[in-house]
Amino acid sequence: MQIDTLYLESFRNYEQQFLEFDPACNVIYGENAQGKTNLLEALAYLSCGKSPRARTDRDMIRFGGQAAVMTAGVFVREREFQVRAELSRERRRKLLINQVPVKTGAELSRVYNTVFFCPEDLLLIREGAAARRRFLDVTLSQLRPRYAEALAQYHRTYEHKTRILRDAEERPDLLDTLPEFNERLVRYGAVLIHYRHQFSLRLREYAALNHRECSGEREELEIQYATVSTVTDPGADLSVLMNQLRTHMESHREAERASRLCLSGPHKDDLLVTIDGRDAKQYASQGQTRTAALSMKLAEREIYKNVVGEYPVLLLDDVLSELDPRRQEFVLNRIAGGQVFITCCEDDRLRELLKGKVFHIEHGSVSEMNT
Ligand SMILES: Nc1ncnc2c1ncn2[C@@H]1O[C@H](COP(=O)(O)OP(=O)(O)OP(=O)(O)O)[C@@H](O)[C@H]1O
Repeated sequence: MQIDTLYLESFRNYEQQFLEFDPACNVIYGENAQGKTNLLEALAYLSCGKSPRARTDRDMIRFGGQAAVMTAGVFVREREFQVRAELSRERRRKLLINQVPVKTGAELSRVYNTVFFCPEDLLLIREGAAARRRFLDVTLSQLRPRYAEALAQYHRTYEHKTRILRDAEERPDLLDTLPEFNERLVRYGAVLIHYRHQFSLRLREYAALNHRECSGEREELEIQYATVSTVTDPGADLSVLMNQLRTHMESHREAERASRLCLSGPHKDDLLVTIDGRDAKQYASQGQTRTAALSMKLAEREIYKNVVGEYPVLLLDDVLSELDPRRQEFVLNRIAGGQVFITCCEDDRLRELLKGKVFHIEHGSVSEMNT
């Protein structure tokens, strides 16, 4: 899959911009705060209806503007597609595939996928469990539309339940509705666990291979999916998972009411990462955690390839300059085969290292350089 063109209007610091990309490699360079990440953000947004960094869609509309437009021309599965998003300060956003409106961002993922990799991802191992859950959620939402739906329903129900627990002191009658919400959490939670388990098995395999190679065969990375304690086998049938989730929730009923928090469910899941048998979060060096995170992100790309049949578009935001030469080389060797967009700063040697198109960005205006 490849993105051939991008048109931006009133998006972030871009007034109006049309770009034609290389099918293999696109290097985007410029000084800080010129609009490099904004460009990758638009490409990521059009692949799933979600920004990797904006809190709301409105954040992406140009300051002082009322609406923004992003349109990508994409070539995938031997066909051409046009993916478009129209954002407005006043109205609901519009998402369109070949001029036909679609309801959810998940539907955009059926056209093309992206793997976005930024310097913060290098902290994936060091951060709390929320970062690793986000990694699972973002990837699986693009890969499996059913996962995206279950996740949205789970979040909605979780918010409702939290509100009930919080307000129950003043309105005890609200507690009568709790069983219904618990049952919904159990149903959607089982779907999340099912997909997370499947994904983690593949992640474990590919990330271990990457880590072994990147560490010069010296280290063993192991990743294990950790979910609700009553779940004995996350690969079990959905009905079994639902029963086990129900048991856990019931045993936490009093504690949830006392703390007024949802204490039971896959919203507390994590990926346990060890290097040579030791907890990476606690014991790994900075270099080791970076290698592990890198291995996980590149594994994500391989998993897409296996599921979808084509490499997703890889968006590397300033990530290579954060890596030492050995890891840079490892990444550069790994990224062949699919389309890649790489941002870097003015003085980066990457421009010479990589073949393809080179774009220079200054104040939200892009010019193509001759290579
Ligand atoms: N909604 C918006 N409207 C207009 N400009 C915006 C908007 N949101 C962000 N910007 C501007 O975009 C610029 C940041 O762009 P971006 O994050 O793409 O920088 P960058 O080139 O990736 O820089 P760095 O190398 O520092 O990461 C800033 O100047 C910021 O003020």
